[in-house]
Order: sequence, then C-alpha cells, then structure tokens
Amino acid sequence: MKVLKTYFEVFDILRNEFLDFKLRTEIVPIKDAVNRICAKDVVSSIDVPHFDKSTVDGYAIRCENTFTANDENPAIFDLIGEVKTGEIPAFEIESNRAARIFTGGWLPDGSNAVAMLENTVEEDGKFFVFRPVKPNENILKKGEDIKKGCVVIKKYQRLKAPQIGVLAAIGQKDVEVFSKLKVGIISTGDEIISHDQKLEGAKVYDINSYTLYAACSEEYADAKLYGIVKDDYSALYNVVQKAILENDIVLISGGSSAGMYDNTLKVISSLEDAKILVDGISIKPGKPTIIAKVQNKAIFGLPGHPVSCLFIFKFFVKKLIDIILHQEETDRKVLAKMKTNFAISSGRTEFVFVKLVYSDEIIAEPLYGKSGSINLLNNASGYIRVDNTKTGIKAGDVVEVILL
Ligand SMILES: Nc1nc2c(c(=O)[nH]1)N[C@H]1C(S)=C(S)[C@@H](COP(=O)(O)OP(=O)(O)OC[C@H]3O[C@@H](n4cnc5c(N)ncnc54)[C@H](O)[C@@H]3O)O[C@H]1N2
Ligand code: MOO
Repeated sequence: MKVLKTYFEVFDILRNEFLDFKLRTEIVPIKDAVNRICAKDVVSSIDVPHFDKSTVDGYAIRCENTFTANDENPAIFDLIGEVKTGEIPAFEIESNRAARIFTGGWLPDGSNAVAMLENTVEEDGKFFVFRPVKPNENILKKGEDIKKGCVVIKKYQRLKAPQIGVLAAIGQKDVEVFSKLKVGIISTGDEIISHDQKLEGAKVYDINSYTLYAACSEEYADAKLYGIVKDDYSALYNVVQKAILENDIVLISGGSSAGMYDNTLKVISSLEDAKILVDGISIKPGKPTIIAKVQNKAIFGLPGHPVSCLFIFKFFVKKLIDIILHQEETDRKVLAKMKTNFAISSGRTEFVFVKLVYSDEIIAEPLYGKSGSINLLNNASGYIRVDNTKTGIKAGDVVEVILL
C-alpha cells in the first residue's frame, strides 16, 4: 500500500527542493510596481529631506530667544523677510530676527526652530511669541526621514503603497522586481468539455482550468491555459512536455487517482529528469495529489474534483509560490467560535470549509458537501484544519479560520 505523506512533510519537501529556485527579474516603473516583490536591496542615494525644512506655516527663529516667553512677557522679533517655498533663502536669521516661512520651506541658516503661526501675533513688522519654542520644533531635519546610504527596501520585500512612496521620495522612477512565476494549466478527462461545446450526455464543463487560472492571478503568477487533454497517455505526454518547457510550474488536474485511465503519474514519471516527490497526501480533501520536480521545475497532479483541485492550489501550490519568493506566512486568518459540532473520521488531517457570520463575535458555520461540488467553495469564507489526532471540533470551540 502507498504510504501517504503528511502535509508538513510535504511543506518540508517543497522547501528543500525549491527554496533556491532561480527567479527572473524585470524593471518596472514604480507606479506599476504595487504588489510586486523587490529583487534586490534598494539603497538611498540621497538624504530625505535633503535640507532642513519647516513642517508648519510660521516663523523661522532662534529658539533660545523664546525660552523665557509667556503671556505677559512675549519674545519679540523683527521680521526680516519671507522664505518662498521651493526657493533657498538668501538671508540668515540672527538673534531676535525672524522670517515668515511656510510648510515645506527651506529653513534659513541661523534659525533652529519654527514658531507655529497660531501661537504668534504679527504687528507692524514685529511679531510676538507667547511661549517657549523647543530646539528643532516644527522642523524635519536633513536625512531625518531617510538617511543617504541606508537600505530602504529589502530584497524579497513586497511593494505596497508605503514602499512605492519611499521609492518616489528617493527619486527612483523604476524598480527591479522578480518576474511573476509562469504557470501552465492542463485539464484532463474524456468527459471534460470546453464552453464552446454543447453540454450533453455525461460531459461536464471544464471548471478546473478556470479556478486555477483565477487562483494564479490572485498569487504571484501568470497562468497559461493548455486546454483539455483526453485520457490518452501520448496526448498528455506531449502537452505536459511543452508546458514544462514554457513554465516554472505545471498544474495538471484530473487523472491523479488510481483509475485505469489516470495517466498523470505515468506521464510525469516518464519525463526526462523527473523526480516524484509526493504521491498521495494524508489529508482530506486532496489525498491523490502528485508533486514532482522535472528539470528543476515543479509539476502538480491535482485531484480532478473541483473543490479538491482548488483547495490543493490554495494549500500547496500557493505554499510553493511563497517558498520560491521567500515570503513570510501570507495566509490571512481569523479566530472564530464554532457553531456546531463537526466530526472527522478519515484518519487523515481534514480541512473543514466554513462560512463566517459576523455578529458580536465571529461564528464559524461548517459547510457540508462533497469534493465535487464547487458551490461549496462559493459559500465558504475559509477553512479550518483538524489534525488527524482529533475526532472533530465541538460547538463553542475557538478555531483558527484561514480565509479563502
Ligand atoms: N479507487 C479510488 N478512487 C478514487 C480515489 C482513490 O484514492 N481510490 N480518490 C478519490 C479522490 S479523493 C478524488 S479527489 C478523485 C480524484 O480523481 P482524479 O484526480 O483521478 O480525477 P478524475 O477521476 O479525472 O476526476 C474526478 C472528478 O472530477 C471531475 N473533473 C475532473 N476534471 C475536471 C475539470 N477540469 N472541471 C470539472 N470537473 C472535473 C471529473 O469529471 C470527476 O467527476 O478520485 C477519487 N477516486
Ligand atoms: O481529493 Mo478527494 O476530494 O479527498 O475526494
């Protein structure tokens, strides 16, 4: 009998085999770089800001002149000019002198603080400050935000709006990112038809090509569909061989279990330089999953049942993509209270699909359905992992739900 691997053994295998996967890189404009992963450390070649600047509208002064100021005895300054934002002031600030300055303005030499407009009174070329102003008050110092020479974005860091902002601040128009992984998708089965064909007899529409394609676009992957292949060894062999040449990961759905027309394992095994890493996993759904390494690329034989197929993508293919891209745990999780009991009996680690109901607390309602029913996933907010050492979950138990 086949020895099934546990899901954590499979994670370890994926890490051992694919952590050093050679990624391609490309250069993209920063406006298009959101959600991309940075391909090398980015070092700032400038200080940000590159001059001491005012963070408020007010008056550039020497703060020492205000230390004894209060409502009865304000500090009094002569107004000597105005700093135009975007220009370097041509004057210096001496003791008891001040210049009008606006938010973002270049702090004139000699000054070391800005008195905020609201705390001052201006009258006849003089102005009055009624409370002490601290050194550097209302000033962003040169390099205070970003120091020249420091690493602002690390290799493998995902670029979100703040990171794009940092790149813009240091004057970088483009950024080098990892190219998305190329994923080839093949559906197999004599009964599977495309949407151009008429639904008749025991035929079924192809679901897996579309769920896998959609799931790839939710991850760091560009998918290509290779269509539907009949349950025929040579036909599948030819398509898989083409797909492995053109992609980093190949996903074959259907034909992964024990039936006489299930060709996936035979085809993968016969490819040049093929190493079968996993043939069966002790989980439900998704037991008949195959994973192989071929020419340093990954091939998955995914179970044909649409729920199992998409779930295995979410659980293992996504994991592989995250490993290759050195991403930390990217699953989004919430804690919820189980609404009813749920028994498990397979002796494997089971994944229970749940619908979350948000009231005073978050309630997880288990969904019942077979692996073939795609609408089960349509109604699911996420899933719970129940290890095979347990017999189930009880109503009221707090469970961790991984969001779909
Ligand atoms: N004797 C055994 N039979 C089965 C086992 C087993 O261990 N021993 N495992 C069962 C489990 S678990 C699953 S899951 C399925 C997986 O089977 P295959 O990967 O070989 O898939 P098929 O037999 O080709 O298809 C299963 C089911 O899914 C439908 N399907 C397939 N592809 C698509 C598609 N692209 N779009 C929509 N639906 C698809 C197909 O018509 C079948 O109904 O095997 C169990 N059997
Ligand atoms: O992959 Mo199967 O869904 O356990 O029936």
